[in-house]
Amino acid sequence: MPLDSRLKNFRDLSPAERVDHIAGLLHLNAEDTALLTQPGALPLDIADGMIENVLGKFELPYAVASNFQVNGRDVLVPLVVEEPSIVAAASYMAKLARPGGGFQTSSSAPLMRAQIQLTGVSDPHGARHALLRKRDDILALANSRDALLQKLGGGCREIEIHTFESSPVGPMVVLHLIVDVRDAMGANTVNTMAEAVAPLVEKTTGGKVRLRILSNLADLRLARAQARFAPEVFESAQYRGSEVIDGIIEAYTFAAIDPYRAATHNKGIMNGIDPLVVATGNDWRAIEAGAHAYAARQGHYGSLTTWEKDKQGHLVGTIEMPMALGLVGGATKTHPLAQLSLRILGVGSAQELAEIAVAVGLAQNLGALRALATEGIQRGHMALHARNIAMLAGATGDEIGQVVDAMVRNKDVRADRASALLAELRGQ
Ligand SMILES: CC(C)(COP(=O)([O-])OP(=O)([O-])OC[C@H]1O[C@@H](n2cnc3c(N)ncnc32)[C@H](O)[C@@H]1OP(=O)([O-])[O-])[C@@H](O)C(=O)NCCC(=O)NCCSC(=O)C[C@@](C)(O)CC(=O)[O-]
Ligand SMILES: NC(=O)C1=CN([C@@H]2O[C@H](COP(=O)(O)OP(=O)(O)OC[C@H]3O[C@@H](n4cnc5c(N)ncnc54)[C@H](OP(=O)(O)O)[C@@H]3O)[C@@H](O)[C@H]2O)C=CC1
Repeated sequence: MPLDSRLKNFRDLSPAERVDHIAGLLHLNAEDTALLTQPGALPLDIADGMIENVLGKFELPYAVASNFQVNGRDVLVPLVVEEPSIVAAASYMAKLARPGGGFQTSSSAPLMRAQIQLTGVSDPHGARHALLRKRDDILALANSRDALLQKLGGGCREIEIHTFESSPVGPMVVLHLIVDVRDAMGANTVNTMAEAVAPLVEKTTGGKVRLRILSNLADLRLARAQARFAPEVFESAQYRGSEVIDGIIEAYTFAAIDPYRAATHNKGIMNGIDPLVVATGNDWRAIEAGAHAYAARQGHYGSLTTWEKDKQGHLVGTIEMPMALGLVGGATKTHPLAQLSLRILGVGSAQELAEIAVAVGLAQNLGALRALATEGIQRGHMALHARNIAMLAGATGDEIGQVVDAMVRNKDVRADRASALLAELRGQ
């Protein structure tokens, strides 16, 4: 039976009960569930092999967002993050997207760029033409470094030459290798190719190659998502649906014209994307760098999403951004939980993963905009953050719920209030 990602009353279960429920839905085995329920999912010897000077491990909460439907397929989205209300907001907006068919997505081929910086050339245009004449040799040399990738249908596809006639260190020519990296994030793959072709680039131009490294502005590796919302889904006792839609479009417009707002707006998008990137063992710094560079590509830092109204007055949201995610390579295969995340997602390609990631980003953006354009962010966010505050004040077990309820009821979610309530509860 196909998965139904609407997890009814899931929030009311204990973590162990949630794992049982998901295991039943996705046919996870005991080894899989042990990764979530037992300590030590990442053995220390594996951690020690991943980075340098390891002392231990740092754990974060691992959750799933519910209700997601992507291209007609229900999917549970693993999210690893420290901030409250993100999982709730994503699940909520995915729920509101369902009547409109959920999220429709697409993506470009997984093309990455590697840059080879060439200095010491007095005739950058001449060097450009010389390199273009050598295109086939450069591609062949790059591809000779990764037979497996070629067998998988990937490989170096094209070169691009960017010329900078003047710079503080003289003219500069930058050769880009455009590489189809298939299901890898591709940094190591393209870096190896860039280093391999550097001597040929020097020989062809008489210049000096300096840097040979990928660009995180992965503007040829784009993932896109779209969703449509009828006004009724936003209707409530306090707000008319059409009013909410207008508020969301005004909020988006603010981000589109003002970089101070755009930074926060895009942070809200990354609230959804980064936790999925972490859950799948991918490089979140690379995704962040690509996102913000892409948001500034037109010389003005703007929004990664758009929100508009169609002829029927429905809200239409879109997102398009670089998404260099891998199913293989990096830590995706070393971290056992990263592999479990891929099984939960049921994705078969890096492109499919990238498309789900941007769908979550779009949902997360809407969650924030809907709250900001209506009641403000604090009620929903602080109600969920109240648990952290109560625990910080020392509440344990049943005390946590009691302190949270009292703070939320009085709209007063503060550490000193939590301490006072806890003291009252304990009769101190
Ligand atoms: C937080 C909500 C969802 C509450 O919203 P609510 O109306 O109180 O929620 P509800 O109790 O009516 O539940 C509605 C649905 O939300 C989900 N939900 C609700 N609660 C839970 C929970 N405990 N556990 C799991 N799921 C939950 C769940 O899907 C539920 O459906 P149901 O399961 O009932 O059919 C809402 O207020 C909201 O979406 N707020 C926005 C929160 C947000 O954006 N947080 C990000 C952090 S703020 C930030 O960093 C970014 C920002 C804001 O600056 C970006 C920007 O400025 O653009
Ligand atoms: N600026 C940045 O963002 C930088 C990031 N990094 C890091 O690089 C790592 C990612 O690099 P990446 O190249 O993805 O990792 P890896 O080199 O670990 O893995 C990629 C390799 O996996 C093999 N492979 C097996 N199956 C497939 C498949 N289906 N599709 C594609 N390749 C496959 C390929 O060939 P083969 O087996 O022949 O190798 C490929 O070269 C991350 O850890 C990242 O943090 C590194 C430098 C800079």
